[in-house]
Amino acid sequence: MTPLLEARNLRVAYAGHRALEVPHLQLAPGELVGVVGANGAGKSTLVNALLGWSRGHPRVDGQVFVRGEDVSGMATHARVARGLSLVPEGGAVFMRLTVEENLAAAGPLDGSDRPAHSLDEIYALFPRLKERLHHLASALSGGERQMLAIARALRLGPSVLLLDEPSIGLAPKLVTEVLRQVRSLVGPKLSVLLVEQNLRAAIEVVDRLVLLERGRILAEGPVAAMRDDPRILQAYLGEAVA
Ligand SMILES: Nc1ncnc2c1ncn2[C@@H]1O[C@H](COP(=O)(O)OP(=O)(O)OP(=O)(O)O)[C@@H](O)[C@H]1O
Repeated sequence: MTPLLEARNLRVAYAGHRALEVPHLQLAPGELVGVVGANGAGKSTLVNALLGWSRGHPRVDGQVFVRGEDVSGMATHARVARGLSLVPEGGAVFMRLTVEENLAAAGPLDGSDRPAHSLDEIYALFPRLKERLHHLASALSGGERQMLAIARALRLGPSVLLLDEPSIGLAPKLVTEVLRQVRSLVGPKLSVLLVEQNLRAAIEVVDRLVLLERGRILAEGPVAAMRDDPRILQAYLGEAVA
């Protein structure tokens, strides 16, 4: 089966400093893959490179394919039109707009043939957003704001959702809730690459784990096999395992 998303020999360097070197990574239809690793491991660099987007001006080499099509030379908007959608770290919502306005401002790009989630589907997925339609995004809780950011990304009609640390800054109960909701989104039409520093929470929802350390894949595999992998615990000692 053709992977939905595939990276080959993906390398990213900031000012000559290698931040990422991934020989191969792929995401199958209906899969939820967790990318875990400590601060600075290269998780954001990875998802940003997949989307062709960056903070700063890194040098990016290698190839990215979406459903078998080489998108490496394409701009971010062209990759979005082909089915990639990113919720960056910290979410991406307009704080001074209401929930309703935030959702209305998000939709498929011109020229995209991707069917977006309808507003009714969004409200069914996130009933809390429906209850808060007329609230400003700035007045939402951290968890609700993250749901709004995810909902906005779904309005672009993605087949692959890239989520960069959706649990950051959330209370433990909300982390579980948001990640469960992420799990419930995954199906034949939507795969998710979930960047997560919270290893414990990620293990509960993902199918497969990729452990990054200093820009390289240290270990990867089905979550059942990775759960007790000593390399995982070692990489996290003193960090997110607590
Ligand atoms: N815009 C940039 N300019 C220069 N170096 C950068 C830039 N962005 C990231 N880096 C460096 O690249 C490496 C990987 O950073 P990245 O943000 O991808 O890690 P991360 O795993 O997402 O970390 P965190 O969990 O803290 O967000 C780090 O050494 C970081 O300092």
